[in-house]
Amino acid sequence: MKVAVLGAAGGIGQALSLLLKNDLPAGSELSLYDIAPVTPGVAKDLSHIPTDVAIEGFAGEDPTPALEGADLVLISAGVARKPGMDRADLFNVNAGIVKNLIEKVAATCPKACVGIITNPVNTTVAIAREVLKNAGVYDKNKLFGVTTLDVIRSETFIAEAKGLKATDINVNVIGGHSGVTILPLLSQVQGVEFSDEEIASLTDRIQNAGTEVVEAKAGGGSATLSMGQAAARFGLSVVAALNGKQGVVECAYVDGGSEHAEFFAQPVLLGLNGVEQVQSYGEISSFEQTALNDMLDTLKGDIVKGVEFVK
Ligand SMILES: NC(=O)c1ccc[n+]([C@@H]2O[C@H](COP(=O)([O-])OP(=O)(O)OC[C@H]3O[C@@H](n4cnc5c(N)ncnc54)[C@H](O)[C@@H]3O)[C@@H](O)[C@H]2O)c1
Ligand SMILES: O=C(O)C[C@H](O)C(=O)O
Repeated sequence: MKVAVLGAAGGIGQALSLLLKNDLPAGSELSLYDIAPVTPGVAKDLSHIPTDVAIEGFAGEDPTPALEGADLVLISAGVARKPGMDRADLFNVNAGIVKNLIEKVAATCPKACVGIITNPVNTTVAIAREVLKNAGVYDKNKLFGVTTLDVIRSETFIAEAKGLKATDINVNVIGGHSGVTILPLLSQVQGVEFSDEEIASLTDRIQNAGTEVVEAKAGGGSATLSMGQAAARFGLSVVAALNGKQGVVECAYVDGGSEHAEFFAQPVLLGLNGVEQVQSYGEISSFEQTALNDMLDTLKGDIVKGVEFVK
């Protein structure tokens, strides 16, 4: 199994690569790519960790050598937010970066699963789909927007609020990955009762948790370490399922035939070929139904922006 990380010299890329070097199954290959010249050095550094995961690093304009034979490509290449910016403000730079990288994916490893981390995820995933379609290699079961950070944040904040172990919390987060499009289904969390005030404030905190980090880093970037963890969880789940593990479910932003939008984050069962089954997100409360209805114009607008960019 070969995993390629594009943007591997960045804040997320380095954290993610460290976790993958440690936790990928023995015999895996890890391939790092970034335009930054330091990237072979990042790989050299990680190569001294004694795990049975082979690692190589590539820098420069062309990701092709890193992509050859890849089964999973995780993309965090691009710019991150500073205080006062919205994720949509990253579109002008990141749309072109994702488009160019996905063109290389389409040419080099068209059968790979692709997880997009680069913001604005609601839009960059739509860009990726259009590029893959234009190249004639689009498989909707293999393209994912990585929304796992919203899930791990929800687990953490619920556990904090209720004095529980975060590892005991399971929660679905549906919709997309920005502001109101992030909808944690708190009403479904087992063994926990929330007041209306708790639901409103926890939902708001989860939706704005990215901004919490951006402001705390005071111009030094956005979430990198928690995102590295989230992307590693997602990537390792995909790898486990590609290797035949049964019953692996993660929430992800997929082209899964949702009644709500062309792309929608919801639980998906992963399998030998990527998405095995898009699962229902189940019963939701009236608070969640209202939030869902209210997000859809934003989410659909974000998707159209990606489609229009590639046209
Ligand atoms: N999906 C999520 O939940 C989530 C969470 C956090 C951050 N993000 C997004 O992830 C992206 C990366 O964040 P970061 O903190 O790692 O940023 P960063 O600036 O630390 O790293 C980005 C890396 O991308 C590289 N890069 C830029 N253009 C490239 C190209 N054309 N080809 C290859 N590499 C290129 C840079 O050299 C840099 O090393 C941002 O867009 C950020 O908004 C998404
Ligand atoms: O908020 C950001 O800009 C980065 C990321 O999407 C996050 O949720 O932390």
